[in-house]
Amino acid sequence: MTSMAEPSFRESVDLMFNRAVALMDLPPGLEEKIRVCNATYTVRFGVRLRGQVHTFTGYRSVHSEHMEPVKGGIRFAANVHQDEVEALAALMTYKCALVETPFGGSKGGLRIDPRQYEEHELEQITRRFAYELIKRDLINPAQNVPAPDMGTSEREMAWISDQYARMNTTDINARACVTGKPLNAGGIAGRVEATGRGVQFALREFFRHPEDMKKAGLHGTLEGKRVIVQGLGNVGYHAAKFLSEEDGALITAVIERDGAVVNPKGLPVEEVHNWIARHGGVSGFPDATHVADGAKVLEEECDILIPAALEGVINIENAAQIKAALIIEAANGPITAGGDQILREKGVVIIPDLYANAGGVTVSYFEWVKNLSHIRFGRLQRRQEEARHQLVVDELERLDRYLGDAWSMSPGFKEKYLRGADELELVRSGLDDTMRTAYQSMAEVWRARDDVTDLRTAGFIVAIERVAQSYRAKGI
Ligand SMILES: NC(=O)c1ccc[n+]([C@@H]2O[C@H](COP(=O)([O-])OP(=O)(O)OC[C@H]3O[C@@H](n4cnc5c(N)ncnc54)[C@H](O)[C@@H]3O)[C@@H](O)[C@H]2O)c1
Repeated sequence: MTSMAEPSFRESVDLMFNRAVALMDLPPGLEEKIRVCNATYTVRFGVRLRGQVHTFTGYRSVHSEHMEPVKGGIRFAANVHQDEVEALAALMTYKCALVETPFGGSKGGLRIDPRQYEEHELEQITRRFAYELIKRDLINPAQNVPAPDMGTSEREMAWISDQYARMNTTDINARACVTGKPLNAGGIAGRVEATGRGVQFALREFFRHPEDMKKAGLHGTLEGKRVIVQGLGNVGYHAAKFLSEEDGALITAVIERDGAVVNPKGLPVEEVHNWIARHGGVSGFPDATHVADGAKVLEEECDILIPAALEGVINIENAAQIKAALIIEAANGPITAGGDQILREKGVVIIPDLYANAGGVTVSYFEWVKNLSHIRFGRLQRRQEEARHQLVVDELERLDRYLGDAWSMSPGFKEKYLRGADELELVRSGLDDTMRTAYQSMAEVWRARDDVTDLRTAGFIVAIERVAQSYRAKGI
């Protein structure tokens, strides 16, 4: 997708990092320590399928262990490679720092096209990959906690969690070895949609600040804003659904693998999503114009562009033709460093990936804390009334100890917990608070400093400063 003249994804992330550190005052040694990826483990393993052994290649990369466990999704895609996994791991470090989840950065990938396999085959492959990573503590509740990413979902997380539990039968915290699990296997309400929900909360927060909107030439509210979404998968679908159903935005185009569907009056997101599930793509969807070359639709008129599929889709080849006023990077790395420069010069405002898609890791943090505390979230008051004995008090004290950080991230959280809110309400308000606070810390730098002209650089500055503080405190 990217031209030969462009840096790789990892080099792009490094260039963005360099832009930020050039405006900071870090000792050069520390700068280098933060930038580099600590380790990448490559594994090749065989699985007997359909009568013959198939060999698969997988990676787990640890970018920074300034805080442990390290955190980051596992991606299943046919073209996954080391450079990509390392770029994604680095982004996880900065993302966690920006939203103040106490994790280092990591990422995993398995080179596989999951659509080519039956469910039972995928289970075998996933369990075998997990076995390799668990053996080396690259999946472990205290050290390295994966989550879903492109091509994986709560189904794969349940297999990984079960695999870990089988290999660590005495680990009472086994369930905290992975997040994004189904609710009935130790998951938390609101995790599936968390990243898309976070994109919605990020946009709502942006639209609360007229001075920031002005920089993009936008005014008013989200109502009636024309939105183009690329990728109607987990992240893109939820973001598009919430923005259209709850904020009145118009989803004027959906770009998928097989082309795009366009309707200036707004597409019914739920129906497009169901159509893709039944037909494997958007082709044939009624009441819409079809465009065979989907990527071209990124260049259509709109107010907000949401790339939510792949990296590098906006690059030096097409950035000049982009007409959106605002781009929110729901995917990781959808804009190359070259594309970023062109867009900045054009005055397009970009809400960067390290902030925009942090909803997933934020709710993953709640899930991890829930698993470690061994306490059900929510509805305490009702049970308090029912139980009325010491156990409840003990539970609250225990939760206070475990949730100290989570509560401090979200001022409304403890108050809601105490009045008996359910788990979903707690998760949602915690996520909302987190997205608002992180936006403000990033936007303050953007507004206050003349030498910081974009939100990405501002976000990197905030994140790198926090990682640096952590290294300084550890005495490195
Ligand atoms: N799942 C999460 O919680 C999460 C969290 C943070 C960031 N992300 C990032 O969001 C992005 C999407 O992840 P996801 O979990 O939604 O993945 P997903 O696999 O659920 O969805 C990806 C979607 O993109 C579509 N797609 C693939 N190739 C395409 C192409 N060439 N053109 C248009 N559409 C294409 C797929 O058909 C699918 O609908 C990735 O960059 C991922 O790293 C995901």
